[in-house]
Amino acid sequence: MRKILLIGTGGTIACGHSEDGLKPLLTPEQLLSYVQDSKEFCETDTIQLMNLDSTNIEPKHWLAMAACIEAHYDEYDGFVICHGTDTMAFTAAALSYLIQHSPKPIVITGAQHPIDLEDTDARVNLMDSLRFAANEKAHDVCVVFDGKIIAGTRAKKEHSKSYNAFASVNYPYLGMISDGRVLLYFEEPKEMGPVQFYHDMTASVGLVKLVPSMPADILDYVAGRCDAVIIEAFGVGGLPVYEHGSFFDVVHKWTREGKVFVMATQVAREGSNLAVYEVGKKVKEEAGVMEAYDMTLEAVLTKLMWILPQTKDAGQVKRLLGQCINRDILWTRK
Ligand SMILES: NC(=O)C[C@H](N)C(=O)O
Repeated sequence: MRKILLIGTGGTIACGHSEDGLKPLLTPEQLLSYVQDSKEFCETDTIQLMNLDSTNIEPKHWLAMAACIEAHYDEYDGFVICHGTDTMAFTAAALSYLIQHSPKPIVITGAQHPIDLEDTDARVNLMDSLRFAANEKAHDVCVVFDGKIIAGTRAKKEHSKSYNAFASVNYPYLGMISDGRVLLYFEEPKEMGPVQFYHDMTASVGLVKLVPSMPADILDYVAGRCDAVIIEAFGVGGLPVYEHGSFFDVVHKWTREGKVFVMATQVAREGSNLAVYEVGKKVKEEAGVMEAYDMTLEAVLTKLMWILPQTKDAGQVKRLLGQCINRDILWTRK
């Protein structure tokens, strides 16, 4: 019988009603009591790490989740983390960087409705996640939600209310779980591991989303407070040069001072390519701005949070940012 550790962190799946609105109250032991049939294929222990609405999740919580898995890694065949959906994609990406080459699966799930309601997706999602975590072919960090299996670096919350909340962005789904069967779309690698845990993450990464006519000096505030800034630009990427202020000049000033700037796009799919337009080419070649390419925003943000405690050297940051980890980037692959 496969042994699974169920880790409770909060989210709607664990919510009960309070005078102030829904808030996480249930323990992972209580969550487990709703999926008794899982006893047919796995033995599950539980641990409560926190009980938070995932709006409140920060890098210190990702480090606590990774540390918990590291402490219990040898005792279990797989891990399931119950988590709120709002920042689940950030957590899945962050854990993909903190726990690499894991031959054992780390499955993140949650729900749009609390588990104790009659009309809920919680019981199916939890049952599917336990089933996948107990599957011999499962490995690495992934999200299981609404029957879909998504690489941890590719998940994005695309619906705020519907059960099909998560999509896999710029990458195929890894598989599906249908009528209690795990169907994998990929051949699994023959050799995996050894697992590698990391123990540091910085919160010093900011994000600026461009809107037409935004004042360029907004960047000064963010760059002054953070080691790295992601700019979510329009289309395949570029920086405006307005009569009232040049984003290019502000970014160039900060990259010369050693700040890391990464260009991402606010377009939902297909990613950046600064080499195409005049507004982007110079930004890359002269101002030294790096690119997210096909990485999701959640991946590029948490990847920078993982890289910066290791190095602030621009060349090294660029090299690590372009390195494929848990399927996060295809563009730089040879
Ligand atoms: N569906 C959910 O889990 C939403 C909740 N606010 C959370 O992210 O914790």
